[in-house]
Amino acid sequence: MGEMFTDIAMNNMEEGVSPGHPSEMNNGVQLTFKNIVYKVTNKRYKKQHSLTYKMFNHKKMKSIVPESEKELTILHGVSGVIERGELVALMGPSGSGKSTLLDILAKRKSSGHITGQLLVNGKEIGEAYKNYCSYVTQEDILLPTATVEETLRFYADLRLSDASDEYKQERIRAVLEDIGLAKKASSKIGGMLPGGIQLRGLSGGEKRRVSIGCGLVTNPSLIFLDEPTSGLDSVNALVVMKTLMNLCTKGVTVICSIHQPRPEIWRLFNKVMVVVKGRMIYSGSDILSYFDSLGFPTPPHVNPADFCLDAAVEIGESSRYIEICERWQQHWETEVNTAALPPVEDQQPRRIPSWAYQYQILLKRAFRDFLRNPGNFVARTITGVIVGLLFGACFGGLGETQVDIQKIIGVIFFLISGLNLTPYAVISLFLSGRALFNQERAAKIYHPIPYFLSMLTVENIVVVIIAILMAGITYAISHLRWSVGRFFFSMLVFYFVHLFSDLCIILLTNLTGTSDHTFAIGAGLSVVYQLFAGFFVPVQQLPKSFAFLHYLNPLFYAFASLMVNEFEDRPLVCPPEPQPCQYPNGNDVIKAFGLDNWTRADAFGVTVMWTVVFFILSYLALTFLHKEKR
Ligand SMILES: Nc1ncnc2c1ncn2[C@@H]1O[C@H](COP(=O)(O)OP(=O)(O)OP(=O)(O)O)[C@@H](O)[C@H]1O
Repeated sequence: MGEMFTDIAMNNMEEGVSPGHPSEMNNGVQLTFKNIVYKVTNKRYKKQHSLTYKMFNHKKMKSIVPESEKELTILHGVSGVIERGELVALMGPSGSGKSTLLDILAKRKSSGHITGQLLVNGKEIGEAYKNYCSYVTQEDILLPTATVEETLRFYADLRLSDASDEYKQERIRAVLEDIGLAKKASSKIGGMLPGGIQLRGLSGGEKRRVSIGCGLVTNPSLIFLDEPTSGLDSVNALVVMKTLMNLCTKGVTVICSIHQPRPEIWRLFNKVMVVVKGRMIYSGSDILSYFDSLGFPTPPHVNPADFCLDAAVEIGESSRYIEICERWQQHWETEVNTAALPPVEDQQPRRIPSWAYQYQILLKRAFRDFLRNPGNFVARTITGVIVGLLFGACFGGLGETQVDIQKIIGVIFFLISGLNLTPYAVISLFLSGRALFNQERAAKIYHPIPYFLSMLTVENIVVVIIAILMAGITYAISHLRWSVGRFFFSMLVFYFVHLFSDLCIILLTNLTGTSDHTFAIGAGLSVVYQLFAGFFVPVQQLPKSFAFLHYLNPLFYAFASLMVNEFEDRPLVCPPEPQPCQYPNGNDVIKAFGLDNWTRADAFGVTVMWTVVFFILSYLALTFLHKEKR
């Protein structure tokens, strides 16, 4: 394996992959991990001791999960050392604990109980450890509308917030060369846009290299990659691995979990670590001889990686498993003596930029994305204008006669219903945004609050435009109550109706995580909201058993404030006598709908409160639900 390393490095240079800039070269570090134990709560045990279980399954309790299995041990004292500039493959059967170990080495595990030591050049360095490493996930969740350079710039702005603009530019240029994408710096990432449009962009292998590049912006010494070649064809997989190996030649240490690499990729690795059922059974550069010594000789004409994996599975299932693990442990403790490199200088953990700065960077990206994918906004705006015009055409030039009163109430109700339904168009937008957010949040590059606010700032602009266009056009053509103050008040209410409806859909999207469920629940909710808004059945006529429902209905308060705004103290025209006059004054209309206890300000105040409630709930759902699982 070792000799191949140099050959391929030379090949890379000949093929034009940049050897990098000496000024940017990383000194590299040695990583030692000792006796890593990872335990998690056994969910079955926890469930068994829950109150409901105790109540309903009391008799079965003892026989299921014993006290000794209160915790599950995922990693049982794993140790190893990775030298500066090594390309290391972390292998093992599925479920053996590779990803868990990788997460722990990258300090990304926030759940469970971890013990053991992580040493950089033989020294424990606490939180500053994160300055040295970066982690590349298996999926390439990138913003399709951004270019390669903008994607790297986003990471540079957030990760190197203290650095000068020139330094960031220089880093981006170096990274582009490292990942072999200097010529594609201005190409869009591409992929499926929310709503289903396919944007042409980079190939799968190039996207993987951009993901790697995002991790390289900080010039890390250690790079952890979770299955960097999964999902790639063999050519792209080799290009990605050569990119990584090229980094190793500069002293960067690369550790990746990998399943069954083809022989060309296998030969690139300097070291293989094999984990079986949470225990290390081998770590070194001559695994085939070691397995031979254990009684697993390599058959001829076989992919060595396939053979190693098969042998690892066999070892895991054999009665010699514990003996083999102990043999390796003893070998590690007694025979593996690596000299630590000179200790690294003390460093402060990287400074986290302020929320205001994060908001500014996120807002810039959100705006750019909005401008480059305007389809959703255009469709919603055109729909809003057409609906406004149609409303106007149906209810044009309303006056103050008894016949017009019903029409005015109809216009008010159907406008708030229309604005309540418009946000369904943004479900895919929120869902795709959240996938990106989850990925970036796991990398801890920003806090959820600036993200949520930047996302809502852009959405809010759309909300204002649609609400004003749709309601404004209808208001003017239908000729609702003609006074500047009342016009602006009603526009404000319509805006809030659209805003809380938007937030309600964001909440449902974040609660359910799927568009189907959001549609199903949202449609039901909208019907209930509209039914109990006070238009179809005035509040006082609702059956007592569920009359309270209108209090939980934000549309009711919007409807109430608009009705009071429209009719309070408004003289109405009665038909000539002896015909009866149902509503001689607007106050009679308000009373007939059971809204005489409300002032427009009070009802509007509750509408705003509902908006705040939806705002808080949707933020909490975004932050605490459907996180990235690891
Ligand atoms: N928080 C947790 N709670 C319960 N079990 C867990 C937890 N984390 C990991 N495990 C279990 O630990 C084992 C190792 O998981 P891990 O994902 O590290 O395996 P892996 O080797 O990466 O598998 P694969 O190759 O399939 O990705 C699995 O059986 C997994 O279910």
